[in-house]
Amino acid sequence: MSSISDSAQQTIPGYPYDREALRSTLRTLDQTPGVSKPDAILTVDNIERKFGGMTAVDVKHLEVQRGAITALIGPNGAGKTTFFNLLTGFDHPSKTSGAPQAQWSFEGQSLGRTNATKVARAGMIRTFQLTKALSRMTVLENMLVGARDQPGENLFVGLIKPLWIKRERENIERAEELLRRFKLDAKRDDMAGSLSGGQKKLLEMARALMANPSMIMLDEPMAGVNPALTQSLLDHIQMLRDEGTTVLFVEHDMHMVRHISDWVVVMAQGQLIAEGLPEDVMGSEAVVDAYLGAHHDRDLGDDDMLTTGLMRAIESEIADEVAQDDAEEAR
Ligand SMILES: Nc1ncnc2c1ncn2[C@@H]1O[C@H](COP(=O)(O)OP(=O)(O)OP(=O)(O)O)[C@@H](O)[C@H]1O
Repeated sequence: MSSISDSAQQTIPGYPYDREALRSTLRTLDQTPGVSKPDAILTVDNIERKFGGMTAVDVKHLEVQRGAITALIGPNGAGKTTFFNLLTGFDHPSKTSGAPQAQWSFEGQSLGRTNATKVARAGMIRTFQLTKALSRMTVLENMLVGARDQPGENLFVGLIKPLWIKRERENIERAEELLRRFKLDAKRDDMAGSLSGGQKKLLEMARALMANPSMIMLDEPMAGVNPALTQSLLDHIQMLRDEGTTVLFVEHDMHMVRHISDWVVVMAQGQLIAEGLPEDVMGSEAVVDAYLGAHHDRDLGDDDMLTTGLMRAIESEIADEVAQDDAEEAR
């Protein structure tokens, strides 16, 4: 692991709201997997998850910079979702005898072995690859499920009616404000099941914000979103960062990754193989190789989402295969 330069540790003017200041700080870091960050909100050590004999995740060290948008990319089956599940308490690391103990901390609070509810209470909220909007509840009811302070959760508040009513009113006001922001206010009383795929993604993001998270983790926010809503989602994610929320997201849409991320972390076969600035990491040979090694499993239907460099590499490999097939047929 490399150390950070002195300049990176100095106070950053306007931070975390000034993207350029944040980026110029990130530019001073060594672009090696596991590099220390000037102000890490999340620090992960020795997380390993095996399924039978297969190691799905084996991350030795990772730090996520506070206030930045960090993209976690990697080919299909790289372990990204499993890693999200582990960090957020929806899954637990495997115990391997003799291996160093898995630990991770968020805002300095240790989260190892913590359940999903406690992780969410600590301020780290996630969304899912397949949206988990509760379809037989209204849009507003979905939002209220996301509130961190449900009146019924606190015995004291739950017992005293005026407090209970006040808390509920505050939650509804916040939900309505977020629905307006995500342009879902007209759908407030509709069943969530009637929303389009993109609207459900927006609802899930809005619901995650009900808990006022310090970090939001988005699992493939662009999957299934039609182009009309793409820009809106991108704007929302950038707005969150500009307001000081740390964003960590998994995405296959490389245009999105390049467009909005401040930092990119690459996983392949469970391990971190690269991290750095988007423009540097996404053209790197190691990353292109990782995708090429796995692209046969990819749904090539979303090829237009890949970076040009990656596209060219994949196209050339496919062209080689076609040429070989043609040559064999001709023999
Ligand atoms: N519950 C499970 N049981 C067995 N194997 C699993 C389980 N969950 C994940 N895996 C395996 O672990 C590996 C990592 O899967 P994971 O879904 O985390 O990858 P990913 O990078 O998120 O992939 P994608 O981009 O396709 O969503 C894969 O080989 C997958 O088949």
